[in-house]
Amino acid sequence: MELIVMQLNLPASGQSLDIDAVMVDLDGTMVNTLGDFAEALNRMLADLQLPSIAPQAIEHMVGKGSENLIRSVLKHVGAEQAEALYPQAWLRYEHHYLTINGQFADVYPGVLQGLQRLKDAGLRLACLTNKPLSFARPLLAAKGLDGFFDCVFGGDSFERKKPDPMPLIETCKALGSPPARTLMVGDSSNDAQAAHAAGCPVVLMTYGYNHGQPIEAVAARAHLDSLDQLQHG
Ligand SMILES: O=C(O)COP(=O)(O)O
Ligand SMILES: [Mg+2]
Repeated sequence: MELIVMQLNLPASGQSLDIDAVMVDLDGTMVNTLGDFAEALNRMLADLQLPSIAPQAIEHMVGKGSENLIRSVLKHVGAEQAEALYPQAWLRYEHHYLTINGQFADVYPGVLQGLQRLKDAGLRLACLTNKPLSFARPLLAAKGLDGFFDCVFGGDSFERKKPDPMPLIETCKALGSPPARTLMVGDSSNDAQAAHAAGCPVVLMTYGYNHGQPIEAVAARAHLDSLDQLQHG
């Protein structure tokens, strides 16, 4: 397989990076899905006759997959016997999420331009999210983002999720690119931790969800306000 090497200029640091491929996170990096999460979770809570939850509270719980999100929400609203309720909660959540998927979500400014620029440079691109694959694929399609990716992997595609390095290592294999030459673009310490452990360089977006913590405190090659700040030189 021919590998295309791109020298990526990182804003602010003045550094550049040689890469062959890019893995891009979904929630909080490409799409602001907080509205979708809030809608699906509140419909689930209504079905279970539990109190509703505010979007601001949900933001801190996003990033470690849907199972973790539902468990955190049940705990937050004070559900009794949350573990026993979980299977039913998951089924209601899945139903509602797939019904509204993308309707309360927006692509962040600069994402389309940024992805196009990476694609035009000849880089292979993967979407790597902790979202279930059955949620991720229709969302990418609904937002016109599916055409950019050579492969798409979700939180249920591998045995373990980010922050474990396994999904990144497997995605690098699928892309045919060694980890050290495969850039991870994410929005949370989850992405950064996985990238560091996998041996991948990482850049972080400043506008996403970082478990309620300031993202600038998380070590990365760069912290970007827009995906189109990634330039090749
Ligand atoms: O569903 C989640 O937890 C969020 O997933 P992502 O940030 O890895 O795209
Ligand atoms: Mg994310």
